[in-house]
Amino acid sequence: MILELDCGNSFIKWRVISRDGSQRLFAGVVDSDSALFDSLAAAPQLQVSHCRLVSVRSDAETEQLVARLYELLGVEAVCAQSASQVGAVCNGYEDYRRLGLDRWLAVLGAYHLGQCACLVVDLGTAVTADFISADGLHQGGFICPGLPLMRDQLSTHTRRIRYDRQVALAALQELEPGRSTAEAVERGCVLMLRGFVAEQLLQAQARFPEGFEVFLTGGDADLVRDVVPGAQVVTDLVFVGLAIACPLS
Ligand SMILES: Nc1ncnc2c1ncn2[C@@H]1O[C@H](COP(=O)(O)OP(=O)(O)OP(=O)(O)O)[C@@H](O)[C@H]1O
Ligand SMILES: CC(C)(CO)[C@@H](O)C(=O)NCCC(=O)O
Ligand SMILES: [K+]
Repeated sequence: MILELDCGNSFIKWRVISRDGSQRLFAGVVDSDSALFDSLAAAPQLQVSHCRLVSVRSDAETEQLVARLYELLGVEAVCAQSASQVGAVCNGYEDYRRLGLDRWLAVLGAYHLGQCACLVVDLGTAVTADFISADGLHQGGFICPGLPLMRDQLSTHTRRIRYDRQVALAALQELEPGRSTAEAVERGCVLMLRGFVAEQLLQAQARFPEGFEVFLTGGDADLVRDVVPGAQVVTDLVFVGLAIACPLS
């Protein structure tokens, strides 16, 4: 079994797949290393022979996680590394090492699946958009705050924006102008995301007049999917790229 981890800024997405990659055996989303170890301990008949991970956390945090995985599973996790090129895909950053590894893997995954020009939008703690041309050249992208950051900033920097988490979830049933603080903020922030995605779509149409695929991923992808009717929502896009960047030796 192969254990795969995508260590984002707020959550760790993990899954266990069969050695040949054909079956997904276990999967989860956790908010801490200790919750990850609890989940792994609770997985019945887990026999991990290989582990690969991508992390956008600090090197120290990532090294600590790798050390604990070795203690628990006896397996040395392989960490995805920055690269200026993988296969036909070229990193478009001035300094390729500065491009977030989750973005790079999502780019590799999207081009692998699409084999054509692509727009990739990842909606997590941060939201990122990346453009890849039909011949695999990553053309750069955009970063903006995601939903969790937008709502936190509003409540941190105002006195009277306060509402309950449960009310927030209910507020997103529709996107009419809000008649309560929760509705106004939650819907306002979702409209920011949707506007961002619509703008990326316009940019992609201008950049790739011959056509392109749109890939949406990240925890909040569902909130924007109908902005791009033809988009593919690929929850595991980063893992698709991870397998390409870290093939088993
Ligand atoms: N099962 C879930 N667990 C946690 N968050 C979820 C889940 N489903 C949807 N979400 C939403 O996903 C968002 C977090 O997205 P995601 O997990 O892709 O990113 P992240 O790991 O926090 O950050 P990063 O951008 O660094 O990857 C939150 O806004 C949350 O509302
Ligand atoms: C933008 C995030 C936080 C998205 O997870 C991550 O990709 C990251 O830390 N990137 C480094 C900065 C950059 O990509 O330019
Ligand atoms: K991510």
